[in-house]
Amino acid sequence: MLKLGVPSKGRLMEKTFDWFGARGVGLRKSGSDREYAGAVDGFDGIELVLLSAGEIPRELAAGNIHLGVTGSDLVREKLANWDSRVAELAPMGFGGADLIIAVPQGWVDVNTLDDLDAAAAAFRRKHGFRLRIATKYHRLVREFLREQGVADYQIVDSQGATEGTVKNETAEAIADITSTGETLRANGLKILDDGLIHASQATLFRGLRNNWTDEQRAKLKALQLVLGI
Ligand SMILES: Nc1ncnc2c1ncn2[C@@H]1O[C@H](COP(=O)(O)OP(=O)(O)OP(=O)(O)O)[C@@H](O)[C@H]1O
Ligand SMILES: O=P(O)(O)OC[C@H]1O[C@H](OP(=O)(O)OP(=O)(O)O)[C@H](O)[C@@H]1O
Repeated sequence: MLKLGVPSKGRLMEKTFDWFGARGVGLRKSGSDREYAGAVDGFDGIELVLLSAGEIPRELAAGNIHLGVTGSDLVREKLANWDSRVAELAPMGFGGADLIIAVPQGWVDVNTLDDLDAAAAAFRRKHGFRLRIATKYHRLVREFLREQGVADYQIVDSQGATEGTVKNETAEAIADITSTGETLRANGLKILDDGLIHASQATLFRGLRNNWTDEQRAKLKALQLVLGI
């Protein structure tokens, strides 16, 4: 059996079912609405596993599932050296969202990462501590800011309602996912001109752990043929 991990709820789950269904592979929840059991119609040898989108990267890397659908942002955030542990088989064209850095609209002189760097140095001199960036994307934000030469900041963890941290004065800037931009606007924040960290979308991945049988490798080839990827 090839184990396929799919997000267990919401839009990502439904659109994943639609994407496979449009290619002749039927995925569905098999139990009651609240039960996380799945079934596959129209293709033998695949087992559907319903999981939290955030856990799918780790399960792929561990070899507990062979294939998985999740956001490209989550794979990069959850796995160090992600591309040595999983491989992208197909971008799926939904679940699009941008991971960005945003600052208060009132910071009229701060529009770029260079401006942020200067503001961060000034902030530290004035307040005696580093400018705080609230995010749940610790790895991606650290890597991005290191590459861009911004150093004088600290990350504060925020697992939800991240845009509210600035008004609540627990952070000066944020890094989060945005799609329509409504939440940023409603919280008086603006995206830095060069503040796009990653443009994410739902993606089908395979794990690269070397624990596959010949039969499983052949099964993946057959599936790729059916899906046209
Ligand atoms: N508007 C949006 N807001 C949040 N995430 C979005 C949005 N649009 C697309 N996504 C993507 O959806 C994925 C997150 O999905 P979800 O919140 O179900 O994951 P999760 O954190 O594992 O959830 P849970 O732990 O509650 O099961 C990410 O890849 C993210 O980029
Ligand atoms: O650009 P927009 O269309 O306004 O969407 C972006 C918002 O949606 C997400 O939050 P979600 O409601 O999924 O909950 P979360 O805060 O737990 O991530 C994300 O974290 C942003 O807050």
